[in-house]
Amino acid sequence: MPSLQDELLPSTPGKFKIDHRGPHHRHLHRCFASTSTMFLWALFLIALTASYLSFQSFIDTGNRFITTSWGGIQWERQVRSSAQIHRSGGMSVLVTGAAGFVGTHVSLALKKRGDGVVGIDNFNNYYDPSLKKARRGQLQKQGVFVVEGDINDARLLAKLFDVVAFTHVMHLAAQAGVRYAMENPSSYVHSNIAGLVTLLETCKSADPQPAIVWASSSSVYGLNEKVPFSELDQTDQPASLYAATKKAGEEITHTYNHIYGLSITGLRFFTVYGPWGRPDMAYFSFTRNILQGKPITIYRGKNRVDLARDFTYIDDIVKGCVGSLDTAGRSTGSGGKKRGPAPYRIFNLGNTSPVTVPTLVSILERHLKVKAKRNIVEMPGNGDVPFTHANISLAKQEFGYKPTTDLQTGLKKFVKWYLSYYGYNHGKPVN
Ligand SMILES: O=C(O)[C@H]1O[C@H](OP(=O)(O)OP(=O)(O)OC[C@H]2O[C@@H](n3ccc(=O)[nH]c3=O)[C@H](O)[C@@H]2O)[C@H](O)[C@@H](O)[C@H]1O
Repeated sequence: MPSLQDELLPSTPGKFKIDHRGPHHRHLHRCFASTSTMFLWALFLIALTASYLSFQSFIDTGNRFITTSWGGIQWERQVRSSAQIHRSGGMSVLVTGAAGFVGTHVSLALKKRGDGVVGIDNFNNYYDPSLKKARRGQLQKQGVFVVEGDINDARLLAKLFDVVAFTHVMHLAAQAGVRYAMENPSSYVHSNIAGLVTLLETCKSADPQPAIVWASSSSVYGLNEKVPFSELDQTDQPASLYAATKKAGEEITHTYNHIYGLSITGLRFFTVYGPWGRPDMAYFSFTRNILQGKPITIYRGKNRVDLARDFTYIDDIVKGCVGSLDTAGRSTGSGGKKRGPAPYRIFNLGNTSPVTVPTLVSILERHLKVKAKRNIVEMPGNGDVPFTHANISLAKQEFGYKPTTDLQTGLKKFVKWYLSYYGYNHGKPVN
């Protein structure tokens, strides 16, 4: 019968052989042979393992802290330097969604004329984040720092206002896309409702309060049939959750204007397109598919009527954004208290000449020198509206807004950018 000692000790032949090799080995054997010593060794090993594991977890926690995307002296220095104003009477603007399509263009325009600009963007993967990172690269080159963070992060927003007394906020961060709202409804509530409220809460408490210009959407006109769409028209028939969240944004910002004296300007953008655009939009995905020789799906309205959009070129939209910032008027509150009435404005930013989707495709074919494979289907009930058409007289009156780029010219510039950015890797042009 094996003794307890035998059971505890490994009975490898090798071990026992050691015993016969000399006094040192005999000593080792005696040492291991003692049960209490074994127990001590076991305790020692357990303690060693435990301290190793807790050290690892300390390092991990430390890393999480160290690699967090905001905070620290260096970070604050970058924020301050990016917010620096380089012209007399200039503004310091916090641009949300700065790595987005419109955000990038507006940030560059502001920086170019000497305003201070700090960006914030969460770099989500609604579409290829590498395009957003490339846009950030463009911004960095011009000295615009983009903080990686979400507008739902109240601590981050408060910190930014701690570091810089922003005079203006250009709020462009949003969950965009009309049809995607059926796939991922909560992302619209997260960004366009909850994120907006978090931002407004920060702005209302800031001292001084900034003036806010933000992106609403032409989609708020929904099923409106009166053309062209005027800001005075009813907007209570949204056709998509996207439109409903943008409409909600208009009501929410009104509340903050009313209670806290925040200066608010909402811009209803009409299907913005151009270089560095959004890959989820029709003109962009059509270009990619045409070059790859893949079919494109063209939606058609009831009774075979073509869908139409008041496509608006990015440079015109930028002029509208900058004009809105320049004429925004001050917020009147401080420390969360209203001191008097502040401006509340809403403007259409469109092109005033709707073009049908099949015409858009024909223009792309001409610029790409490739024939599209058209697959025409009836518009599914997915939130789309049959047409949009902006009346822009209010924006014209207020800050001289006047779009100057037609779809033909704008798409030429887009295609030139597309080919220079992606090359022909996305497909081989025929011809
Ligand atoms: O003005 C806005 O506020 C919105 O503009 C944009 O929405 P839309 O006007 O719907 O643009 P976009 O998707 O390019 O579809 C254009 C046309 O192509 C048709 N379309 C689309 C896709 C397709 O596969 N086939 C097709 O025919 C489609 O039926 C439509 O008729 C922004 O995406 C949105 O975020 C918001 O800013």
